[in-house]
Amino acid sequence: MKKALSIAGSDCSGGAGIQADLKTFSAHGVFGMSVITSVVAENTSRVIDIQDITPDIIEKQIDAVFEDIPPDAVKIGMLSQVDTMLAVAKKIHEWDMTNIVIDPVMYAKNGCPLMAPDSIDTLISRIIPFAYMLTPNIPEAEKIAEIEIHSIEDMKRGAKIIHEMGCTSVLIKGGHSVGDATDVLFDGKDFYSYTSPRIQTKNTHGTGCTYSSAIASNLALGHPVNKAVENGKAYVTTAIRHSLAIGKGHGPTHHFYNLYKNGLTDFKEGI
Ligand SMILES: Nc1ncnc2c1ncn2[C@@H]1O[C@H](COP(=O)(O)OP(=O)(O)OP(=O)(O)O)[C@@H](O)[C@H]1O
Ligand SMILES: Cc1ncc(CO)c(N)n1
Repeated sequence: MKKALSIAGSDCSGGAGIQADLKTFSAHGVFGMSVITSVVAENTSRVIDIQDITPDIIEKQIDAVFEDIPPDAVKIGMLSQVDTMLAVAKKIHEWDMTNIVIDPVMYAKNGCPLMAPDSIDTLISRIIPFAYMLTPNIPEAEKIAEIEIHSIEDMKRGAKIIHEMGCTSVLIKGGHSVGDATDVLFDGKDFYSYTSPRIQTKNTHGTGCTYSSAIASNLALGHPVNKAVENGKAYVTTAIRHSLAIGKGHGPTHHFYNLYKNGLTDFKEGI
């Protein structure tokens, strides 16, 4: 069985963070593991408080996983502080991690900050260069690339700027745009775009976590980059189409075996 690790924050309400990642891994038939970086008291409406896990315990969780069950792919989500980033960067290097998908989480869907603003320089210098794929949404790409993004051409320009920071590929997600939900991938040579019709729903809590974990699952299963994104896009679109009207704010995406099985033909690879 293929194995995937999520290094991310915990969302006690179950829609984003580690919880979304593990549900996504399971739906792909991939064995999921987790290293928790922060415990977030949050729900579909708000973030109440954040307790960051100490760098020492983050490092020890990573050691515990890698000395015993080395993953085939790693998804990295919320890294809220400079010290958290430095601890994770050190372990990426020490364990020579590969197939790393990094979702540079900065805000929850409701606008609450999940990354300290003064850590962006560390994100750029110490984390982004390790990404096999970086998956910023439009506001995150604007902050990292220091440009405004209003069009597909702007997304391409942003992807090129971010690629120069050292990651192998960049996928700018179009969830925050208007019209069709179009994401742009740049692999250093070519651009690829992935489009789905925009689904009219407010229940989009955890879409980015779901997408990056679906891509990591597909990389763990051995798919090349553009196929991993194509499959990941199909998975997240289905999970949004069937998202759940639970909670008072942005409800969560929905993961279940049959959706994936019916939507894609290669599910058997995960078993
Ligand atoms: N309403 C929608 N209809 C269809 N696809 C959507 C919709 N909203 C987002 N998506 C898609 O979902 C994926 C995740 O993108 P998005 O920009 O929402 O991530 P995000 O902002 O990082 O999510 P979050 O921070 O809530 O986890 C992308 O493929 C995007 O195109
Ligand atoms: C823990 C966590 N990670 C990521 C997100 C982004 O959706 C969130 N809301 N919570």
